[in-house]
Amino acid sequence: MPGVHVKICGLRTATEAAACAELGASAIGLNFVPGSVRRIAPDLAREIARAVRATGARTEIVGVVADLSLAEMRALMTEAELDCLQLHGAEPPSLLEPLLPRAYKAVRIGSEDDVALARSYPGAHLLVDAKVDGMLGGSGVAFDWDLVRDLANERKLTLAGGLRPDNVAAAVAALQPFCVDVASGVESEPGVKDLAAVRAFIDAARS
Ligand SMILES: O=C(O)c1ccccc1NCC(=O)[C@H](O)[C@H](O)COP(=O)(O)O
Repeated sequence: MPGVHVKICGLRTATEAAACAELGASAIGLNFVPGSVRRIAPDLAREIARAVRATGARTEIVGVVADLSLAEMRALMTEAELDCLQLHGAEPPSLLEPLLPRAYKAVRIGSEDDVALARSYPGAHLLVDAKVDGMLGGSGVAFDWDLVRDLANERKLTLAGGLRPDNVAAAVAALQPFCVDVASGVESEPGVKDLAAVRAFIDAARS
């Protein structure tokens, strides 16, 4: 796959997810976080995962979770046939360790202290997102990318938070991250992906 990896997050139908895979998404995110408009049940996630794999695309199926136990995370991976997990809650580094390399931590960044927190997590891969009060993710808000400039050289970094078709090229140019991630920035309404916007996002990220 040429250029930066692209993760499209918060898919809720097999049709949309398969289309994202065919458009060249490196990964899709399936959301299991209570309260999220993008949350789906494990049986629907499994149906989506199978539809994506049936396209023949090498698109990774990522489960987005928050504050589950190790046993719950392992059971979810099996039940929903996920490739890996994105931990979006207040999980300590010790909870991530036994899941490596099939999991990575998402850290919400608002200050240098948050960058230090991100560095405390094991594994090659990290996701950095905006820190917005009362929201674990999917905020549509960008943060100060300068805060993670060094981190982008230290880890396989997925940059998230407020990315859209019209700013993702600037983000890639600024940080050269391993991956860029989007949820709300390619939606026609909360939880519904706009496939033209998905295409524009992927094209802009790799332009
Ligand atoms: O998207 C959500 O609704 C969400 C809710 C709770 C935890 C995580 C969530 N999303 C995780 C993602 O990977 C999103 O793509 C990421 O937060 C960026 O979202 P956006 O700023 O809307 O592009």
